[in-house]
Amino acid sequence: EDTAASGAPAVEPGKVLIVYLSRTSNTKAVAGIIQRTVGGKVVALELEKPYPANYQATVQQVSDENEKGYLPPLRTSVENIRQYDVIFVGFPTWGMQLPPPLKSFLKQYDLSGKTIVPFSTHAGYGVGSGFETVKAMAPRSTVLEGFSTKGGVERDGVLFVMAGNKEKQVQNEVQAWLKRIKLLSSK
Ligand SMILES: Cc1cc2nc3c(=O)[nH]c(=O)nc-3n(C[C@H](O)[C@H](O)[C@H](O)COP(=O)(O)O)c2cc1C
Repeated sequence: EDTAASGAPAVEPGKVLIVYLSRTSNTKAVAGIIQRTVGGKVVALELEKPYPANYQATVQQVSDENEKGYLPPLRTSVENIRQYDVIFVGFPTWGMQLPPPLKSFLKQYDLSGKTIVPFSTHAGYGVGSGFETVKAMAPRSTVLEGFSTKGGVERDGVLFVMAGNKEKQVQNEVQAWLKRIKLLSSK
């Protein structure tokens, strides 16, 4: 059943922030689907020093950063984060973990009292510890059930996949998820 037309946002769009990290635009596409469904401001997380274009070099750098607990400085700054009540945080699964830039974001901003909604894309291995780390790093926030879907497989040269039937499928899954966590009214 196509549910694309049903439901209305159950939260004021002006109070919704959608922050995401994306290298090959799959997570960005999910952020866009969420934005078109509940509204809100979309912000891409960018680094002062971007990761290499080369995939293997990035895998290695991320692995080193995870090992050292290094938090890469963000170029992005979110203006007036206090105005937001609901903060979506989206990311690709990297090394079965939360990517370092998301750790930088969660460390840098005071999100106490806010509702955090994580989402991720992955290459088929799932979210790993990503959602758990969001919870651990935001102990004074309410972290809702996350959403995760298969995105690209950069290792095999499969980059952006959120088009056509896959995009429609993800739209429907996102709708169902947002209803489940009561950010979209079900009718
Ligand atoms: C550095 C790096 C590490 C990755 N590690 C994993 C992983 O551990 N498990 C997995 O399923 N996918 C992994 N992937 C694949 C991405 O999660 C997947 O392609 C995702 O859809 C990319 O999202 P994006 O297009 O928003 O960047 C990795 C990708 C990169 C670049």
